[in-house]
Amino acid sequence: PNLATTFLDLPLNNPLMNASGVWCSVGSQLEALQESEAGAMVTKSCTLQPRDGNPEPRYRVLNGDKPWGSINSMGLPNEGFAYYLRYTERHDYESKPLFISISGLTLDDNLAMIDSLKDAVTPAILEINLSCPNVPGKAQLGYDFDAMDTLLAEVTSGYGQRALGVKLPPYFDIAHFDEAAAILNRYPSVAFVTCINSIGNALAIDIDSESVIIKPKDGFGGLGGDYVLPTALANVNAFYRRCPEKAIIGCGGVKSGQEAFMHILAGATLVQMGTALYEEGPSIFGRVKAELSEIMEKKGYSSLSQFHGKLKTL
Ligand SMILES: O=C(O)c1[nH]c(=O)[nH]c(=O)c1I
Repeated sequence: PNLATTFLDLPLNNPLMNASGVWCSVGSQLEALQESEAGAMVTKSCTLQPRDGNPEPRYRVLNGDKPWGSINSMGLPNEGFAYYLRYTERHDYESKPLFISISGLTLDDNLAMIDSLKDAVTPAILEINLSCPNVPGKAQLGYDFDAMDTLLAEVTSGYGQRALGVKLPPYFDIAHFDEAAAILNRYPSVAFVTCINSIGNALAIDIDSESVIIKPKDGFGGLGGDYVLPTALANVNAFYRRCPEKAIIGCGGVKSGQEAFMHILAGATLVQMGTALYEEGPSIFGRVKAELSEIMEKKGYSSLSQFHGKLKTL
């Protein structure tokens, strides 16, 4: 079977990539992704200035030897926009496409980063994070529809209508799928939608210590891993159905070829891995590629297009 695909007219060897924030904050990690079998890669969401982020412990896998996922409240630690802009200038675009994720603390910061990116004329693809759940005092833009609309109006014009994408939080109500999609569809230059970010503000408890397990925000943090797969699939399919002109990138609960296949069936063109990559490292891309290929072989599919978005209903 052939795992090749295209995204915004760029050829990819396969649809697998990292989720922003995982294995992509510093040069050594970015180089490891560059060398890995990932079909594409994205940088850690960045702010205009470098940030230390929240106090540790701020990432944990959940519940013992067979973890079902992770909880994190990193707090947007990153090396600052200039660092990642420099990486976009030394990335090997022949080997795989690069996405750059930004998550400005203010609209002006987002516009400043976008302005520099536009002037840099880089092949890197912009993914704007509207869904960081862990910056104390900052509500997620993806849950404030007016603010999201305003931001997209400013950002798309600031970026000169160049193709860009948004990283969305999970929604849990059909009316919210409808409203979010209606906003996105008003911006043709929003060429893709990445669903989902972590399920925000979950709480993990350790019964031996009778305590929460991460330090920031009294233990509240974003949930990832197996726990979020059905919600991730729902958001991928909901936006796939509502935004026929846009590509969907699936993220959430992918740890093997099985979940990658489900995301593609639900409408994802590319598939991101977060928690599983954090735990296994970049060798995961070779493993999941082989597993996805084996599933396609068994089903008689020779290309992704034969089942992409072809989820059946009853
Ligand atoms: O805490 C983080 O840094 C973080 N953590 C997440 O789970 N999603 C995000 O978008 C971010 I910016």
